[in-house]
Amino acid sequence: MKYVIGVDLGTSAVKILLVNQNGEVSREVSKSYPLIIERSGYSEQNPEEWVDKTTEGLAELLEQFDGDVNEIEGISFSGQMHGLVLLDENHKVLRNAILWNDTRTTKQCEEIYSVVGRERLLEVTKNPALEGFTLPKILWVKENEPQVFERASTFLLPKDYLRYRITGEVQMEYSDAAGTLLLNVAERQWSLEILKAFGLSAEFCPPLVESHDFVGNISSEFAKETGLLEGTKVFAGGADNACGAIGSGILSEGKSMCSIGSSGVILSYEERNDLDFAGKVHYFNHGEENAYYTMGVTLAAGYSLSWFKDTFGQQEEFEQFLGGVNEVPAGSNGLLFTPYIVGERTPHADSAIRGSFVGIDASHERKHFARAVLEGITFSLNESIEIFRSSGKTIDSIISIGGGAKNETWLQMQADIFNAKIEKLASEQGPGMGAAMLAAYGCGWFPSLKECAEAFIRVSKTYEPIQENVVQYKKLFSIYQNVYTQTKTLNDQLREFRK
Ligand SMILES: Nc1ncnc2c1ncn2[C@@H]1O[C@H](COP(=O)(O)OP(=O)(O)O)[C@@H](O)[C@H]1O
Ligand SMILES: O=C(CO)[C@@H](O)[C@H](O)COP(=O)(O)O
Repeated sequence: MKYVIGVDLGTSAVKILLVNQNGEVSREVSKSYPLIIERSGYSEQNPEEWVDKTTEGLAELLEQFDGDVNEIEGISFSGQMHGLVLLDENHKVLRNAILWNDTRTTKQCEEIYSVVGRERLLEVTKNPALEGFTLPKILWVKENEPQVFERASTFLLPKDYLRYRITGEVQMEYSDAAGTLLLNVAERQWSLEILKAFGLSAEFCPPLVESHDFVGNISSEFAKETGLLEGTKVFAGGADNACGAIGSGILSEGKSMCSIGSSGVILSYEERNDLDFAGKVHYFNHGEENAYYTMGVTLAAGYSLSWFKDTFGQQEEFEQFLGGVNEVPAGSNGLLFTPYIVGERTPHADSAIRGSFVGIDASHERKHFARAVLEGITFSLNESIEIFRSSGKTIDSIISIGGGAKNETWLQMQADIFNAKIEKLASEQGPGMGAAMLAAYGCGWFPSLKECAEAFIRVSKTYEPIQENVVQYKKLFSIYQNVYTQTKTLNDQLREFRK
């Protein structure tokens, strides 16, 4: 039997899948790492931790593997998007990575609009200036840490840095480069116009490769540390949402995905690169050559739930913590939650808004709060679904992936709130599976990613909307939508008290 490895460098953990030629996950290892939050709005990680945890995880995976290591043909990567890893001329990391959910860069986003203009930025990059994207982070370091920036010679995104440490080759692939605000998304090349506008040279950007490209071999040192064979083929990989889409078979028009990881994403495949969504949704290059996708993003989806659990039930596993939520009726007995704990992206690009519980009643127990958190996250994702539906898309069936897809009650809730059929796959690890598929396709196991998807992806369960709940949630959703406007001014006033 032949195998490939898919590594998903997520925000909460690195998840490693060993996948066989039938698309079955033979072994799975996960190693978590923390966020470094020095102050409100900041979110960083140490890139060395990604390398250490991936090395440890691969070594553990190889230890459990009872086959012949020669049969592991290739490895590829999926990674949290947008995070800035600044490197000096010797490719040494200059500071902690500033992550996608770090919102310190509102001023730099305003600067981008004033220098390039919103319309032109949308024409070139297809996306608005959002705090989470990479260019604002580069400008923040330039302005606030000039002594660090002076030494910067290039930059990478999280999984591209990890891959560099495994192969010694510096590259970035299109699906992740699309989230930097430096790529001309339709022309698939670095935008010299935008680089020049901010005093950045073309050499600052790494060479671009395709997601399925063979980009190098595993170094002897990495082979020694993990048990993999030196020379195992390495394929570039993709942004976690592009890989999630590949791993869910979102490879043709009309298919949609819901991913609940630390962030939450509603994603739709696009063949064309010339549509105009006026910046309401993100519009990026797919991991499939010459394809695209659009998506709406909830900044703190799974992260709202893990924050709630860590704060009010740290010792418990998710299964235990969420044990009572199915006893609580739809609507959590009048308790509403907005998941804006680190700000929001879609539909409110607002780094200052914060979350709320509205309607707390003396009868509410922890299980009501827990269900309200799940409902609030799902309402936020429904705002993205509404944008897609109002642009003319039909969304009646959605593949659900990510850590959030582990919970049955949450999957049924997605069906009820989205009023669509929800499909759960044999593995909820969509991005890791997508990375494995890129390696399988890169190794030549299949003539196309679509054929690989047909062989690898299996729906394990479907959830149909329950009409009684659909009606309840429709009413609650319009109340939920009001909470943003009703709490905006209050949150602005509270800003000075945040640490
Ligand atoms: N058993 C579970 N039930 C419900 N949600 C879960 C469960 N396990 C993890 N999660 C959620 O999934 C999130 C992590 O998902 P994952 O896809 O691994 O994220 P990332 O790629 O950002 O690291 C957690 O923040 C948590 O909210
Ligand atoms: O910022 C985005 C997409 O624009 C996030 O979706 C990140 O890519 C992080 O993903 P997860 O860790 O939640 O998978």
